[in-house]
Amino acid sequence: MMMTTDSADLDRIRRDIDRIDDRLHDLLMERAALVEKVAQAKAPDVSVALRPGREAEIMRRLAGRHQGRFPLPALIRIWREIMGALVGLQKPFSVAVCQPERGDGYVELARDHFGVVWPKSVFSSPGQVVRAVADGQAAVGVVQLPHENDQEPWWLSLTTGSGNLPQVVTRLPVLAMPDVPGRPEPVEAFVIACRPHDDTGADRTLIAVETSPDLSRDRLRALFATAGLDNVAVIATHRADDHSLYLCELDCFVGTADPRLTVLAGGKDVIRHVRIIGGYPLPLSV
Ligand SMILES: C=C(O[C@@H]1C=C(C(=O)O)C=C[C@H]1O)C(=O)O
Repeated sequence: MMMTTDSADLDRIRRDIDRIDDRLHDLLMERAALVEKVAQAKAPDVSVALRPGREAEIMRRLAGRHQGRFPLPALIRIWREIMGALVGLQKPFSVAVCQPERGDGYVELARDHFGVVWPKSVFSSPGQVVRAVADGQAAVGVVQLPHENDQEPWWLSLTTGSGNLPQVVTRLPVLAMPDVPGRPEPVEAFVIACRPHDDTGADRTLIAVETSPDLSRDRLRALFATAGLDNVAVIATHRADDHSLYLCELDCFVGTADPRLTVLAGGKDVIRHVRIIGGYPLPLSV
């Protein structure tokens, strides 16, 4: 039997909702004050306040305790807006987005992740985004995932040079939606920033490897395996006359001081240079 709610009950429920809204609002204001305190505690020379690993851990923790009727994608979106809004309380924050064609969806993807507050500048080529982040004009950049037949393989510019080179720190979207027939292909991108990627316990790492020109992918995989790095995926290649460059993705966190990199770099005279160009926490799924 359906229970009916009389109008006095309805008024009471609405007052309860108002009370909850006030509490949520108070907590948001309190959270902002705490993030400001974190900012004061951080070393003044930290160039980017953003900590993608910490943010991913917060999202995973909340997704893990989530129950009831509130949809998970909405929860994630609200927390993305909160964390996006607060990261700029620490240091000026802005986002450079590569959107080669109007309506590609990368600006929306950037807004879904970093929120509505901070300015976004749009560029038509990924190289311009890499430069904007390297020069400090933007705190972060959003660029297409590399593919084998890219006209402008932007990841090459993260492999050479020293100093404050941007690195990949996040893969977007951070919530992977299930494949549904008829749903458009999801727009995906990497976030780059001038900071290393974090170890969250569930990550992937991107490594660029320069080899002699004739090295095959199978041979490269074998050299990774010898170094103790299994399950390597080659996601893009660049061939020059006198060398090849492979962009490889590993199923785990690898930091710059990892001894397996030293073994890999010693690889049988055919590996000339190995460089981590970032990585990202594994996305959540519904
Ligand atoms: C608060 C911090 O800084 C930023 C803001 C965060 C937040 O709003 O929770 C989380 C990570 C950082 O991107 C922090 O470093 O912990």
